[in-house]
Amino acid sequence: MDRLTAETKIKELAKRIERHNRLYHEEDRPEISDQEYDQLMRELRELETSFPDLQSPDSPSLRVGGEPLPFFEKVVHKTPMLSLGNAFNEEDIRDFDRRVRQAVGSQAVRYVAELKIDGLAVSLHYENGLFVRGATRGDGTTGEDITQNLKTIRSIPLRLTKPLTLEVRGEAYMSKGAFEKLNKEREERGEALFANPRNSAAGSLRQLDPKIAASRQLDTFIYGIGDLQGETVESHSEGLDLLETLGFMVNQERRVFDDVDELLAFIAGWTEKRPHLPYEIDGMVIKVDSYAQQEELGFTAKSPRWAIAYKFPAEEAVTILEGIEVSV
Ligand SMILES: CC(C)(CNC(=O)c1ccc(Oc2ccccc2)cc1)c1ccc2c(N)nc(N)nc2n1
Repeated sequence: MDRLTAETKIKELAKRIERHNRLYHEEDRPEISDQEYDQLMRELRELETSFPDLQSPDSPSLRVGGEPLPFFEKVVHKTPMLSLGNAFNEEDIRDFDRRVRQAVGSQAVRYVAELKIDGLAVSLHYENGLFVRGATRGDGTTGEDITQNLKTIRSIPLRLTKPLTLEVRGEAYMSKGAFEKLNKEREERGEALFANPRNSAAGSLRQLDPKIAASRQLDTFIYGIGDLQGETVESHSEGLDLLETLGFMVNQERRVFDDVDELLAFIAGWTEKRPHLPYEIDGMVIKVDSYAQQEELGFTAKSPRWAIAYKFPAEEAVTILEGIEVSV
């Protein structure tokens, strides 16, 4: 096959595969069987192997994972991935609010409250709208390059809706359902079980063979912008809306509050609703919304003064022993 025909065929196959992906994953109405889908993917990968320079950086073939890596390269994050101070009760949150209001003077303060997903923190780097590198948090400054594994996560866009250069951070996680299914399969194969969805997400992304990550149902929620070129946003909530329009998964349960009592009521609500979520959360994150006020508040050695994590009390592991409920 000559190069021009290959190029046309690759483009046509990629378009068909992406359409079937959308039908299967987003509209839940597949038109072809898994075998027919696999055949399309095989044809695309064969052509890309024969003409490697014709593989586009957002080719759907990247979702199935390539060859295993000998080791992970180190990546220095463009901006550090900071940690969060902790709050354990209402008083801690009121103290945080008092510290914020003291620093910003008489200005009104708006907070954004977000769920704190119990997964693996990752940083994603995009150049001119293309996903070029992804890394674990590591020590906050240097992480491990797990780009090949992250490319297998469908909710991570390989190409943004705008050709922007930016670095974002978020959480890679495994839903409770995917976790139960994975452990059931492992049990049937006599393999060791994962302790919780967080460990299975972390374990999946730390595999040198990307086909393993591709076989695990991983997902992401993006929660922050580390570096952004070519656009300006004035607040964190505006930044999250921009991330959504760019194609990222941003958690829908985020809310803005101008009053700390309503914020506290929202948090109390999630303490009850948490077991009914399809994924695990270990707390809530509260952030000052205005970037100007974030600037005024600044950072301690390792975390921002304008954000805090409220940690839910450890869920009582309740075991039913012969019908008697005991809390451990
Ligand atoms: C707020 C931040 C710490 C991210 N932000 C940063 O890491 C960060 C990093 C450099 C920044 O600016 C600097 C730039 C250069 C040098 C130093 C700081 C600003 C924010 C954070 C951490 C964990 C989160 C989590 N698990 N869930 C949610 N929902 N949100 C979270 N948010």
